[in-house]
Amino acid sequence: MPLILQRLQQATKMMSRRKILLLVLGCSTLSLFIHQGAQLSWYPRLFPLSCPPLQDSPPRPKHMTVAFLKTHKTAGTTVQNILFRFAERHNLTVALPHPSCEHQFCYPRNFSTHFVHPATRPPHVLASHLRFDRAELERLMPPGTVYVTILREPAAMFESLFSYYNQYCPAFRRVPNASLEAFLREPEAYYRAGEHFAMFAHNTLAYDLGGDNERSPRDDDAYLARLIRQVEEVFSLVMIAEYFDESLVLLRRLLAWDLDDVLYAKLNARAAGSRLAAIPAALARAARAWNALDAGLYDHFNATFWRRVARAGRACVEREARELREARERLLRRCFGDEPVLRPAAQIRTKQLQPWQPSRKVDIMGYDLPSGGAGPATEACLKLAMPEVQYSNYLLRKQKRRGGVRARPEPVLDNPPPRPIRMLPRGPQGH
Ligand SMILES: Nc1ncnc2c1ncn2[C@@H]1O[C@H](COP(=O)(O)OS(=O)(=O)O)[C@@H](OP(=O)(O)O)[C@H]1O
Repeated sequence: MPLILQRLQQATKMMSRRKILLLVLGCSTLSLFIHQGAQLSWYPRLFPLSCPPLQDSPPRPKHMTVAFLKTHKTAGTTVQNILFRFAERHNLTVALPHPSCEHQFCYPRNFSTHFVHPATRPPHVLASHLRFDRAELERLMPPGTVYVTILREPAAMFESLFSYYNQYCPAFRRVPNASLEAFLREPEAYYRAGEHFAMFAHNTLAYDLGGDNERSPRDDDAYLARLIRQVEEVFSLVMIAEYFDESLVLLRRLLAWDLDDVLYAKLNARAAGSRLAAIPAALARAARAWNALDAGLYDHFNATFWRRVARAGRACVEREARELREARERLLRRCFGDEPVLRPAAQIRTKQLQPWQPSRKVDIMGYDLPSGGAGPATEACLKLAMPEVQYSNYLLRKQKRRGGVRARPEPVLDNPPPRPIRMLPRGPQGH
């Protein structure tokens, strides 16, 4: 017998049976702990070991019919641009407004299929401003269309509305020194329900969603609950502007799109000098109180949004949002130079990239192509930063050509709507 085995035999004899039993028990407990470790609840829940892959396997086909309700001042132009580019890449038809509605579906009137240019029907994608009307949209969009929309925190949204529409909305124009604080101190002194563009000054989200923006949840909270139910019945996803990248992750998962399909450049942002750096707490409270219906909608759908993120796996969503941000930064550098910056319209030489300016007091920023920008990526880069008005006009021309509509005269609407805001003439010193 080898020496080592003889020594072992001697050692075993020296140990009591009780000690051997304890040793065996200890080893089994350690082994059980090691093997079960991966399923112990704290670790996997915080850091899931595997997220669903970016590509589904087996892959679901990309969903091709989408109606996006573009609410006002909620990052909707950026989402619209994502959808327009997706539609072009996949040769899809985009519903576009009749020319007398300009680039909006005759907002603020209730949406009607009559507002849709015939050369853009039947559509796969719809993403221009409109006031929601379920029956009319269902008449236009094919069955199986996925409806999505986006909301923004009401105080930030109201500050943006107040600044952007200051010259156009009479309720805002009446306020001395264009002071948001003065308006919110006594909104009833300036606001007249029912007058032109009043919806930009009171519960704009509720109005855009087809609701009655004059209702107050304080007097009638059943109305808010009803409106929420109606929105939930139709919209498969309500995105949240404050969590834009996480929203896009949920969108791309819902539609089985690739991460590349939701890359974007931020559009329609005001310059730092045209906005409040921070909204003081008292002002934010007043904005939420005045827009209580919007605040109720936002609070509800913000909570729903996070429940949805939790269902998808928060760490997975965050990881994908990080990947999206990194890919987006690479794309912006490739398109707009090593240090891509948002610049005021006056500094943008490429005409197709100059954003519309609402007034001389508000600067809307955009990107420009580097000088002499040419090459295969230029067309894609141009579209990435193309503002809403130029992109809508471009798509309408393209789709009319495709449908052979060019030679036919434009049909005329029976009851043309008031001219939408973005087509009002600019001041002589406008950009
Ligand atoms: N990606 C992303 N994330 C967060 N916020 C974003 C994003 N893209 C645009 N924005 C901000 O959205 C505001 C413009 O909204 P819209 O494009 O919906 O405006 S409009 O109604 O079409 O005129 C505008 O807000 P303000 O700058 O406060 O006016 C933009 O800065």
